[in-house]
Amino acid sequence: MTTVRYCVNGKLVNGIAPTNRGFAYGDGVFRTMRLLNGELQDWPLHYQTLVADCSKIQIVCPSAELLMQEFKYFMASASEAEVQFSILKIIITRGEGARGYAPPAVSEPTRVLILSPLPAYPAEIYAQGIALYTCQTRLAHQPLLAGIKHLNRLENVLARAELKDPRFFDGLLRDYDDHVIEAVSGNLFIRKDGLVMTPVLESCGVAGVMRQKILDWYKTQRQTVLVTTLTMQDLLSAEAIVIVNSVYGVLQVSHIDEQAVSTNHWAKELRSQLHYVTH
Ligand SMILES: C=C(O[C@@H]1C=C(C(=O)O)C=C[C@H]1N)C(=O)O
Repeated sequence: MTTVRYCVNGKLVNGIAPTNRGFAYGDGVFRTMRLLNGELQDWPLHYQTLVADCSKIQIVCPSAELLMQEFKYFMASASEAEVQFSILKIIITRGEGARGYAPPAVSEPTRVLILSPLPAYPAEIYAQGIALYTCQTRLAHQPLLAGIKHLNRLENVLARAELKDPRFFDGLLRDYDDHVIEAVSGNLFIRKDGLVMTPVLESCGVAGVMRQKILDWYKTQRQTVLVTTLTMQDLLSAEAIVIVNSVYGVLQVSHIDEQAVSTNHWAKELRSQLHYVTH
């Protein structure tokens, strides 16, 4: 059984300083990706989003070369099983600082690499789809942080804590205007009236790499994806709904709460078109 292991600033250490701003204030960003047969899946796109997210909160993202150098060092002590099938989470914080919100004029970003076992998803989630629970926790509007995978994920934590019934794979997140935004763990697409749509993430939500891959793929097919506001009624009247992230790929939604929703083979088609290999 592989355990969770981590590397901080290129060293196999047992933790980070309590004065680290990522710990103290959530002052940082992260991305989570699969490691399959020693290859980080979609690394260039994950790095591109790390750079973009860092830039939006005025952190200078470490170079890809440094992160890959530290990743290779980290993996040198990995087991064969870890190299074959793992989840790598990369956290970039603003670094260490004195007490108080003021960002230090100069700071060295902290680079944290965390290796975890791949989740053992049941085959049924790919064969039969998944059920979503409509969370009571709502996403607040903050355009300055919308789309960024920053470390202030308490809304996701509180929403995920609502999922007590094992029938539900994940939760559905709305904002206070009753717009459907995303799943707790990923983004959402629907097909409705022959159109592909995904929630606009200008006020809240996280813009995931798998979401970007799907947007990019449809662009190569010269098919427009409507990035728009979606309501629960849009979902309940959709021809199909999928949730997507870099770990489980693309999953068809079969139920929202107790209600069965229209399903087809869209998720399977997208996994094939994106060459997503279930693990
Ligand atoms: C919360 C993390 O990552 C997010 C959650 C999942 C998941 O629950 O499957 C996968 C990728 C991210 N959207 C994390 O701590 O890695």
